[in-house]
Amino acid sequence: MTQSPDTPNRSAGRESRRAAFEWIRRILRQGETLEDAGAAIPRLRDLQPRDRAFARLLTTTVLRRVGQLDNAIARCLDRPLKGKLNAVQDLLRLGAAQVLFLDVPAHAAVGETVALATGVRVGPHQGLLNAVLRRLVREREAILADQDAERRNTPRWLWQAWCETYGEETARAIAAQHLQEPPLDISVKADREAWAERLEAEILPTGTLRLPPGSGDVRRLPGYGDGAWWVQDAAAALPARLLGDVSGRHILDLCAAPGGKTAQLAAAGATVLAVDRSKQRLQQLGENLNRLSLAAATVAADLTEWTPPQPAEAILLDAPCTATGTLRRHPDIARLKRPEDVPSMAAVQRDLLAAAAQMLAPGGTLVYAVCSLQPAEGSEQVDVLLQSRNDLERVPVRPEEIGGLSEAITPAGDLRTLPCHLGERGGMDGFYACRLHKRES
Ligand SMILES: C[S@@+](CC[C@H](N)C(=O)[O-])C[C@H]1O[C@@H](n2cnc3c(N)ncnc32)[C@H](O)[C@@H]1O
Repeated sequence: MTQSPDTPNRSAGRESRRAAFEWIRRILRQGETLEDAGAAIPRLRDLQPRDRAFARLLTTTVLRRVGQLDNAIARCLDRPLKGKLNAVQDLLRLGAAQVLFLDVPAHAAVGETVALATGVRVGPHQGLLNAVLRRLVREREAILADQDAERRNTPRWLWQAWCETYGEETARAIAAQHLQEPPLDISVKADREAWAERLEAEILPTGTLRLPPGSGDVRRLPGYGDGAWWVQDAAAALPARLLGDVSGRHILDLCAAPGGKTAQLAAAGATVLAVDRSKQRLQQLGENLNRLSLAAATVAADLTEWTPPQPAEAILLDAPCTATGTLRRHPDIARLKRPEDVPSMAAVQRDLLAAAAQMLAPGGTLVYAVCSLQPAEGSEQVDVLLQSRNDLERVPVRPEEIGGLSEAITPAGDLRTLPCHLGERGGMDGFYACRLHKRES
């Protein structure tokens, strides 16, 4: 299963690989996120869009496949590389990703990776790089046939947690989606069919417009500059829908930035008060809404210390989380998150959910959402809340509210999308959402 990059010419290709090498190291060795690390690499900005896309594909392929890459490299070494040779290991990962998973000619994958060694001060190891990569070219088919790709590329703690929660077959289907570049998903303000035709997009049963992976720079697509649509994963578009018809209603959008769901609510005719503690992210929300010619009032505040002007009739709380449901789009997360992040996020979510429940008016609806696959951040939060308050009750999600996606509704009636849902059409992010109603008295 190789991917065909739009391969740049030789000198641009070398610059793309150099940028990818730096990108990989910032993420895997310094713990930076894919987006932050990318923004901090000046040579990446200087590349042409096609070459930048190649650098990104190299980087995300290493992140998606690092378990298989390390195993394949280890098979070609007599003994493991010493810790201080981690730059050699990362160069090998970069070269092996091209040999094993990208449709790059073998001579370019090997030659260009070896050539990079001098520039990154591991010149004396060129012989080793050359020997390992050439052996990978020769033994590619046999090595790949002998690897359990889904399991090898999934951190052990996540694999175990998903097997426990969803069963091994589903854990494997989830992990399989993480190996693919994801499609581009779009939410439109209006005229869905017309935009689908113009963008040559498929319309998913949930209403999202879907373009194939590698659709290029979104800012160059028709309608972006005119603010006709915004990028939003199909699953991310579902929680706000659980508030029903919001036209003319006042909605409290908690943890709102950068505003994907605020845009959805405003486009559906709601009057939105968007609250987030990050001023910088709220500024981004403002810019996003401006482009879309949509409006929302904003408040920069920590929810645990803030009270709304009056109790709210409808609340969406899209809480911060480990984001383990978004590994298709953010493969760095698999490499950066640790098991201990789950309980620490769960503690934050518990306080935010308790605060949101307090803001709700009698008769009102609260939707709690996270893009995590871990139950401790999803259904277990709701269980804790319902144990401590008897004025709240679940209102089960109905399949017709989410485009007939009945496999994404739990026995308790919550929304639980998995990356393998709509798998044959490119999958979707893993979102959890629960709808709660506050009794009148
Ligand atoms: C998952 S993101 C929200 C995404 C957003 N709803 C959207 O659809 O684009 C979580 C947000 O929660 C905010 N946040 C985290 N802790 C918070 C707190 N104590 N009070 C308010 N906002 C908080 C973060 O700044 C972040 O923007």
